[in-house]
Amino acid sequence: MASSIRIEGIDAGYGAVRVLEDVSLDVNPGETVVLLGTNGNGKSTVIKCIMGLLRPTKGRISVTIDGVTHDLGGLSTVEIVDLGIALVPEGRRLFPRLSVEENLLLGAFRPTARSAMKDNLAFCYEAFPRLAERRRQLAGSMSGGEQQMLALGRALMLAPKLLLVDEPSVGLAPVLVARTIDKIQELKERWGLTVLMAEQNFTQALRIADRGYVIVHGHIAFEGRSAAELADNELIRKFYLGM
Ligand SMILES: Nc1ncnc2c1ncn2[C@@H]1O[C@H](COP(=O)(O)OP(=O)(O)OP(=O)(O)O)[C@@H](O)[C@H]1O
Repeated sequence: MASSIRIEGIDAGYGAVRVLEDVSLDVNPGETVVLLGTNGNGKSTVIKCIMGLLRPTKGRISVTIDGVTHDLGGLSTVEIVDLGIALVPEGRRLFPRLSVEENLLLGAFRPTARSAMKDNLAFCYEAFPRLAERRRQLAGSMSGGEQQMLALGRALMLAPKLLLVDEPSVGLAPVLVARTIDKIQELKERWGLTVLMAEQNFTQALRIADRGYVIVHGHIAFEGRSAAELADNELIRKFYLGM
């Protein structure tokens, strides 16, 4: 059974600085939803709120996993991970001095994931043959594109139901951005995931999006019921797609 996320009217910020104001967003079962916005508009802050790394001061976040709804308010990040939610963080956050395989195994840090570690490792190597070839190489010595694949693989080691991906395009050459985005969609289909991806590369993100939201100064400025609706919006075409 597929899983979903519901964010209802959250405010959040850092100390006295309010970043998000009245943000509502849904990710329905099996969808790839993109949260689009340029730097500093609050994409990562939304992701941090879902993961319990930052507490909203108002509103509610809930997830439905395999038909059971959980309110995330008050849950720790580890409890949220245990529900079946994995994050591929911005900047990848790998352990550069550990090998590819060690990074993957560290992904399975929760007891539930540990029991399926062998199967999930085999899945990662099958999905990313390059990681299999380089399993003993130090993560920090891999190319940016390979590191992004490793970060994705590490998240999959948790066998998640919901995958959050924060700006996978950062620091990658355009051809690698396209490859990474395609890979996210391929993994989603093969693993039966629901995906929320924050991105500033509108063109690439809209290629795989079922739907999307544009965040501007911490507000949801546009919501598109399809990728085409977002791509057809005149303001989005002008300001973000350069058309
Ligand atoms: N730890 C923090 N303390 C104070 N302000 C922060 C902190 N993290 C982010 N901010 C501020 O919150 C705002 C939103 O940042 P956020 O990282 O959510 O944006 P973003 O859309 O994900 O962009 P980016 O691509 O730069 O990560 C920015 O003005 C940023 O300076």
